[in-house]
Amino acid sequence: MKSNRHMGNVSRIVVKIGTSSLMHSNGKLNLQAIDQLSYTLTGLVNEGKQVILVSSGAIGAGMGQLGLTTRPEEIPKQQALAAIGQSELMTVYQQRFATYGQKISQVLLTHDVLDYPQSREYVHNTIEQLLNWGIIPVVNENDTVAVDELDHRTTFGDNDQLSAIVAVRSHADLLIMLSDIDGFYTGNPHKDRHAQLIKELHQVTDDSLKRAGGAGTVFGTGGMATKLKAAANILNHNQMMVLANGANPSIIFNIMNGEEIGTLFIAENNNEESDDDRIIK
Ligand SMILES: Nc1ncnc2c1ncn2[C@@H]1O[C@H](COP(=O)(O)OP(=O)(O)O)[C@@H](O)[C@H]1O
Ligand SMILES: N[C@@H](CCC(=O)OP(=O)(O)O)C(=O)O
Repeated sequence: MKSNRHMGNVSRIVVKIGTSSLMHSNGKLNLQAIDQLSYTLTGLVNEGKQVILVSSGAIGAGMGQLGLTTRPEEIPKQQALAAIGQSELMTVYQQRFATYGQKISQVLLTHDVLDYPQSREYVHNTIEQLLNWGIIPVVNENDTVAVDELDHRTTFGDNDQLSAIVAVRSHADLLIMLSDIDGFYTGNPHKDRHAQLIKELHQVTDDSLKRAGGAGTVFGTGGMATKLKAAANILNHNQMMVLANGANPSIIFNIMNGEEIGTLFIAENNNEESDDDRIIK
């Protein structure tokens, strides 16, 4: 594929992988995808890049462990499944990354932790230290801690937006979002056979939000809508995001080579710093 995107200056990358890319449709973990992801991210660290992985899959892995084929609606059941699946997921990641000599760590977050300045600073310091040590933080939402107190804004179940928040807060150069689809289309390709891939988007408008439908599989949660909200956050901070197919996570190497893959979300004035950026820095 033609190489015409400029990724040469990208040194800090957040990669988000969705459940649908980590699981087979029969409920088993997709070990090949996890292995390829571990190999690829280790390759990037070996090149001197800093990598944060935001991985979904806890509830899906928990469902697989218990042999459930449909996601229960009750929140405590989903939380319990996340508790079961998260440890399985980390065990597999730990094994696969270790094969390539890469150390990883687990960082479980809730939105409110990132909203409060004090706890946000603690998280920031931890992630910075891990990256300085060359260790990949593996981030997921802390699904067992869904608090309903009024002064908490803990929400449950959306890693698309969490990955954008992590990318913004850590001043990442690029967010790569891997899903079960090649990118953002003019309509849901599973329902609209005329849907066309949008290669580049500078702005998330009401029209683009109308084109974004729900999840494609029993495992996916937010569908395209939460990915677009994540992209809007990234664009507001003058950062870049690529939405691509995670069937073969080594596609990340092609993205880093500047190949025209998936949908690139990039502000038209990408080289200029936004006011917001200057305030946060
Ligand atoms: N405009 C669109 N372009 C691409 N995919 C769309 C669109 N609207 C809805 N979708 C659906 O969103 C799905 C991806 O979201 P989701 O199932 O939540 O995946 P993940 O587990 O990777 O987060 C696609 O498989 C597709 O069915
Ligand atoms: N925290 C949840 C994932 C929630 C989520 O956003 O899932 P997905 O749409 O597959 O990225 C889990 O690990 O199962």
